[in-house]
Amino acid sequence: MKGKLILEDGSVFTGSLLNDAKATGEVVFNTGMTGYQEILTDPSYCSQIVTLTYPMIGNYGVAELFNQSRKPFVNGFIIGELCEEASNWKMQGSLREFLIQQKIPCLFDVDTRAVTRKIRSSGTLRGVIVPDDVPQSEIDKLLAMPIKIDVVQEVTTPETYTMDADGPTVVVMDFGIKQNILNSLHKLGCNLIIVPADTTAQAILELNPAGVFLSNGPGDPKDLPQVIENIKGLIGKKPLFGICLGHQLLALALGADTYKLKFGHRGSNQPVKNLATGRVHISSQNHGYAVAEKSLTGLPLKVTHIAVNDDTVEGMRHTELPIFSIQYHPEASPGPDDNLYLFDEFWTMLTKGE
Ligand SMILES: NC(=O)CC[C@H](N)C(=O)O
Repeated sequence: MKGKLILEDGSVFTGSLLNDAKATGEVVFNTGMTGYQEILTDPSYCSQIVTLTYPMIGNYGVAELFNQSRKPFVNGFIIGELCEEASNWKMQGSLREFLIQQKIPCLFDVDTRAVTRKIRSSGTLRGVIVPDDVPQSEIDKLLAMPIKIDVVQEVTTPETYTMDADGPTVVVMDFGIKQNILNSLHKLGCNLIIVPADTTAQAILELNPAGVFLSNGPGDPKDLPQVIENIKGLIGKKPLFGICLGHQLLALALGADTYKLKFGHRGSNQPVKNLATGRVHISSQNHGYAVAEKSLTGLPLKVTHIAVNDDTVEGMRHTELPIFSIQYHPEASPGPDDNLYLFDEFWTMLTKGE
């Protein structure tokens, strides 16, 4: 079936449609060469339409172990060539089957680099994926639908659960956590208690953890004022480590500000500079918002990492308390392992309290 992507500025990109479903959402691009299944199942993409710049997608199939959460949360998927002959010793199925089973509207045979160039020049745009014969009046209606803001509520765990281990207890505030963050903390030896996003500071402190982890997640951090209040109640009481949305929420709780980037950072080879060592690490990233560097002035916070491409803040640390956070994804999945050292830094805080 023929289908098309229509952006809010009127641009149209045609392709073939898998699944006779319509999708709406913010259209974002990811430049990773691999990692399509991790991207599909990363809750941080909830309610977005993701386009991949790499031209052939699906060539190593799909496998349970690549899933980053219980199900895919993207609203739509746009790719170039959908590879039909996958090969990988770990694979359990094809990407085509996965997209059909999971009912993800997918437009393929698209010039995704043209879509990306458009977004890069105009900034992130809303878009819709529809079958070719849908009338303009319906497209206009879809484009006018309000963007969902309660996305964290949709992806967070409904119930508290645990991943037991012998080491220090860490409460994980789940705003849409990726499985490999949990695995990375668990592998260190952390005894994990994963709690829903709206858990209060008091309920967390009653669990008497050695530290609290603030997870990644979808949407604008400013849409979560109650969560920010809860985080304020943890500051100075426990060591804190935040990743991505967790980093942005921590910044807001400490009095700093966040803003929306023109088109975000999404890919598996984004260079980040560690200002303490001067070393550049290659990182996996997926964010549309960032912490405003100027807003840290006068606060007990210092920038620890910056993006080499645009000098935006990629990490910060409290100058007096055991609190730090990172904008990118040290757990990779997909992406390189350069940044696993950050989990070791959290381990030091948990075990030495500094
Ligand atoms: N991966 C994330 O946690 C993303 C954080 C936030 N939703 C952003 O787009 O900036």
